[in-house]
Amino acid sequence: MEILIALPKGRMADSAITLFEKAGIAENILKDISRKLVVNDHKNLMKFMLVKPMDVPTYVEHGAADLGICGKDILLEQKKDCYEVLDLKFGFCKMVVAGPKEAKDSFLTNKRVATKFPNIAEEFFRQKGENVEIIKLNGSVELAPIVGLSEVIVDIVETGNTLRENGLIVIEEIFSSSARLIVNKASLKTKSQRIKEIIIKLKEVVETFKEVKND
Ligand SMILES: Nc1ncnc2c1ncn2[C@@H]1O[C@H](COP(=O)(O)OP(=O)(O)OP(=O)(O)O)[C@@H](O)[C@H]1O
Ligand SMILES: O=P(O)(O)OC[C@H]1O[C@H](OP(=O)(O)OP(=O)(O)O)[C@H](O)[C@@H]1O
Repeated sequence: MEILIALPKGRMADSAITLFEKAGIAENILKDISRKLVVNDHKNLMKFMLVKPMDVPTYVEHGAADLGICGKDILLEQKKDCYEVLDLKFGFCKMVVAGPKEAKDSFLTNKRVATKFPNIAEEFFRQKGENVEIIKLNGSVELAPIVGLSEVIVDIVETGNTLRENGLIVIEEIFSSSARLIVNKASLKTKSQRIKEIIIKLKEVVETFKEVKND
């Protein structure tokens, strides 16, 4: 029975592919995936597809993929109906509120918040009882406070370089994120044995090589 796996394009791709190869449950994905969006590993009865990170939970929820890898940030933003089964210990970053240093001690009620993560931002400020206007962007979020589109942002920080280079600071941390393995709910029943084997093998690699490189 073939297992379909949705891997994230972009910065997590190499670590995700390396993880499967190290686990010995897939071969030559890296070689082939640079050319194609779908790679068949006939020997191991697996099919890998490369999709935008934000689309991974959609493929898994609908069963177009049995398994997927994406950041915890995306899972918290989308709250799709699938199981999160393993912390893969790469893709570490933090979700933060950031802005110019003047924004640090000011009350954010009635302020504007630019973000790629509107649901996370909305919930965070609602729980704090601060009424803000969320402005959804698709990238380069650090630009928003610089040009007056918003007072603050909710975005991902890893090294802090992007914030620093744009004169912004972290105002508050919301949560820490890393890559997660997710599973389609029906697949876990219908392909139970193979999926459990894959989870166990990946877990072994994660525990042995806590530092799967992420660049
Ligand atoms: N600077 C970062 N450092 C580490 N991990 C990051 C960083 N930015 C994002 N991530 C993690 O990697 C995941 C995928 O990020 P990536 O930038 O490849 O995709 P994306 O944000 O959808 O990019 P794009 O829209 O440019 O394709 C994020 O969901 C997050 O978990
Ligand atoms: O703390 P750092 O190491 O500087 O990383 C943080 C930056 O990385 C991500 O952006 P990405 O590169 O995905 O580009 P984007 O603006 O298109 O989202 C994130 O949105 C920050 O802008």
